[in-house]
Amino acid sequence: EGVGKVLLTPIVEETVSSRSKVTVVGVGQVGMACAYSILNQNIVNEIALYDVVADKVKGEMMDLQHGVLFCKPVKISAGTDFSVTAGSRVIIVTAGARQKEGESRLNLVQRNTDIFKSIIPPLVKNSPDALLLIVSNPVDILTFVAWKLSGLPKNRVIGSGTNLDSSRFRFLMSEKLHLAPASVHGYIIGEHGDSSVPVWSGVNVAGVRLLDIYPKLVDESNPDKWTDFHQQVINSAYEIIKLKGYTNLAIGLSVANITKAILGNTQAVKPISTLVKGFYGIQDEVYLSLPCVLGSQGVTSVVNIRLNAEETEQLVKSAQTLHGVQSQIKF
Ligand SMILES: NC(=O)c1ccc[n+]([C@@H]2O[C@H](COP(=O)([O-])OP(=O)(O)OC[C@H]3O[C@@H](n4cnc5c(N)ncnc54)[C@H](O)[C@@H]3O)[C@@H](O)[C@H]2O)c1
Ligand SMILES: O=C1N[C@](c2ccsc2)(c2cccc(Nc3ccc(F)cc3)n2)CC(O)=C1Sc1ccccc1Cl
Repeated sequence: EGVGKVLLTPIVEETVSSRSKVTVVGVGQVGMACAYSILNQNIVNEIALYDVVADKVKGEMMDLQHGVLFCKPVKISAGTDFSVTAGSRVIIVTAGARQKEGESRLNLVQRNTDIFKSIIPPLVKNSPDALLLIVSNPVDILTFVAWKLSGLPKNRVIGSGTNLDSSRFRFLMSEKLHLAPASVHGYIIGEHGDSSVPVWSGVNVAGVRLLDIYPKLVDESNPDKWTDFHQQVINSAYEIIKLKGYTNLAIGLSVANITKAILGNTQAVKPISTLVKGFYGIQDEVYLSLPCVLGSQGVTSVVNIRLNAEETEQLVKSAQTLHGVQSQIKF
C-alpha cells in the first residue's frame, strides 16, 4: 500500500471483463502485421478487419483465415461497413495516409485527422465499451485527436507511443551485452520518433543500473558510445524504410504485446502514449509516452519515474510542440 502510493498515480479503478474481440482498422502493412501477430499469439477469439478498400480487406481476411488451423480457433470477419467492428474490446487504428515526399507534419496531421473524423465516431458507436489503441502517425497527436473525437475517458484512448522505440532500444543494448532483450530493462519516453527521450538512469539488468556501475556510460568520452544506441533507434527506422520501403513486423508484435496486456488485465508496465496533463509540470492536453500500467480498463496507473532536469525539459518541449500543432488542427 505505502510503496504503491509513492510508485503509482492511479488513473481509474480496475474492473474485469472477458470479451476478446479485437478490430484492426486499416489492413495495410502495419494493420496486417498487427492482426497476424495477434492471431499467432492466441490472445483473442475474434478478429475483425475494417478498411475502405473492399477487395483488399476481403483478400486479407481470406489469407488470414487460411492459417487459423495452426492457431487457437478465432472467428475472423472483415468488411467496409462499421457493423463488422461491433462489440470490440480493443480497436487498433492503423488507418491513415502516409507522409508524402516533403509533406509538412501539419498537413499529414490534418489529412489523418480528416480520416479520423470519419471513422472514430462510428467505431465508438458500434463498440461503446472499447479501448482505442492508436498506431497511425504522428501517433501522439492522432491519439489526442482520437480521444477528442471519441468522447471516451483518457484511460481508454492510448497510443502505441514509444513502445516500438523502447523495443528497438532494448534490442540494441541486449546485443551489446549478449543478453535477452527482456532482461535489459530501459525506457524511451516522450514523443514517438525523432524527439524521443531515453531514460538512461533507468537502464538496468537485474536491478543493476548501468549508470551506477559505469558513471561515464553516456559521456562522450565513453569509447563504447552508449548514447549512440538511442540515435540508432531513430536511424534504424529510416534505414528500414530505405531497405524495404516500410516497417511492419516489430510494430505488429509490439501492438500484439500491448493487446495481450489489456485483454489479460495483466497490469504490465509499458511505455505507452497517454494524456500527460498534470505530469512533470505539463499543463496542456497532450499525449506523450510514460511507463503505464495496462489492464482491461486501459491505462490504470502511470509510474512516477524520476527524471533529471534535461529529461524533464525535453518532455516539456515536446508537449509545447505537440500543443502547437494540435492548436492548428481543424476538427
Ligand atoms: N506508431 C508507430 O510506431 C508506427 C510504426 C510504423 C508505422 N506507423 C504508422 O502506421 C500507419 C499505417 O502504416 P502502413 O505502412 O500500414 O500504411 P499503408 O498505407 O500500408 O496502410 C494504410 C491503410 O489504411 C487504409 N485506410 C485509409 N483510409 C482509411 C479509412 N478512412 N478507413 C479505414 N482504413 C483506411 C488504407 O486503405 C490502407 O490499407 C502510418 O501512419 C504509419 O506511419 C506507426
Ligand atoms: O519505423 C518506423 N517507420 C515509419 C514509417 C513507416 C512507414 S512510412 C514511415 C517511419 C520511419 C522513419 C521516419 C518516420 N517518420 C515519421 C514521423 C512522423 C510521421 F507522422 C510519419 C513518419 N516514420 C513510421 C514510424 O513511426 C516508425 S518508428 C520511428 C520513426 C522515427 C524515429 C524512431 C522511430 Cl522508433
